[in-house]
Amino acid sequence: MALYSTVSNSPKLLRIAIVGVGLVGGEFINQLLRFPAPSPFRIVSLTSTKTTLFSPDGLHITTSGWKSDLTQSGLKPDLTVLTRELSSLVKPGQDVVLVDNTSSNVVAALYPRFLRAGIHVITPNKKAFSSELSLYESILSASLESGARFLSEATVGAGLPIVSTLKDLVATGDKVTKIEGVFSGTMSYIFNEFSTGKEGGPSFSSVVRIAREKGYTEPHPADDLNGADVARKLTILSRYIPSLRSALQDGYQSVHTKSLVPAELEGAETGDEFIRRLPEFDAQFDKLRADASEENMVLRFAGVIDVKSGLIKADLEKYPVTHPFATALGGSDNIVMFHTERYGARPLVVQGAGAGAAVTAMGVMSDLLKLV
Ligand SMILES: NC(=O)C1=CN([C@@H]2O[C@H](COP(=O)(O)OP(=O)(O)OC[C@H]3O[C@@H](n4cnc5c(N)ncnc54)[C@H](OP(=O)(O)O)[C@@H]3O)[C@@H](O)[C@H]2O)C=CC1
Ligand SMILES: N[C@@H](CC=O)C(=O)O
Ligand code: NA
Repeated sequence: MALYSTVSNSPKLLRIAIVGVGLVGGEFINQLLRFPAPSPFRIVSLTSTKTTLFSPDGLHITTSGWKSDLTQSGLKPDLTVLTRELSSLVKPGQDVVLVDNTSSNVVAALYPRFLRAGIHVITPNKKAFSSELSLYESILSASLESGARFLSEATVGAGLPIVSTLKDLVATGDKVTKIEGVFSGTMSYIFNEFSTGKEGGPSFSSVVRIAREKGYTEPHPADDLNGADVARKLTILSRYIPSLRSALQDGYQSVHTKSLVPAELEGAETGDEFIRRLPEFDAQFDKLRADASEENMVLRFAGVIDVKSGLIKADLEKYPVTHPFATALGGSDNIVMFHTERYGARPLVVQGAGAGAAVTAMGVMSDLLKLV
């Protein structure tokens, strides 16, 4: 309540254009529409791949009606037109924010243009900061040039304060020596359910299907199972560490990454096809599980950034059944351990749900609140 009243007293008005209205975007819109009055937020635009809505003074939408309003709109999406329209709304005391809830490279490539026009960008989309260094650098310089902010807490660990924690450690002069953890909600859920250290258990394909149904996976679940999602998160984090900032010129593709996608499924075009065919490969995952449990170990997909050696890797590892990755994690939990000079032998640890619409939208919302 105290937080809301602080916000309510703010005279600042924020106009918000939302691109991407799927699982995360839809939940974000609903959280925004439920924000207590008087709200400083005006949703001026909604955009999907098919249609768009725009009104400079704010759309008159409701939680139960926005979806059909958008579907029935006769306006086709055009991000160039949107940039122009939004630029004209940037005025002193009246900020404009583009919230990108897609996983699109095309939208991510437009961030420098939005930022240069003075439009803040908030996103859970990992593409921009985990791709080639040139895009990352042009986002930073566009933001510096105009003063518009780029905020992306939800790109790592959804709503968990992982990006902000790392930024604070670095900005206050601590030296990060290593970051390690379980960075994927999907991989966490899959292996928490699949590999418990006991013999047998559910099939690999069935737990992957459930992870998708729970909204943890990327739009295409292969982007989780091939390790790319974790590699992207490690790239994003490493770019906040001064000595590693320029290490990954080509982005996440330079991270040593173990893929769990069977070679035969690499060409699966849709998530549905991927899920349908995955049971054909259950036996090979059963064998990995059996080998681990024979040694009293569990399987966990972990990531590490070793600052000193420069090693950045995402891999399927075996851990003793007594290890925190085996005992402390449940559901889609992420756990991230920051080893730093100040924290010494006992790392700073952040843990909790790292995927799912509600917690991801909350991460986006928390970035929005940083602007008011
Ligand atoms: N799910 C989770 O737990 C987490 C997700 N994220 C990130 O959140 C983002 C959204 O994920 P999620 O909601 O699950 O994805 P969805 O597939 O459910 O939604 C994506 C939305 O983006 C729209 N879209 C895609 N490309 C474009 C484009 N070029 N122009 C306009 N709209 C576009 C789609 O339009 P249409 O409706 O027409 O298909 C859809 O509305 C992703 O970047 C993901 O990595 C981050 C942390 C956690
Ligand atoms: N697919 C991702 C979603 C959050 O980034 C995950 O499983 O962690
Ligand atoms: Na986060």
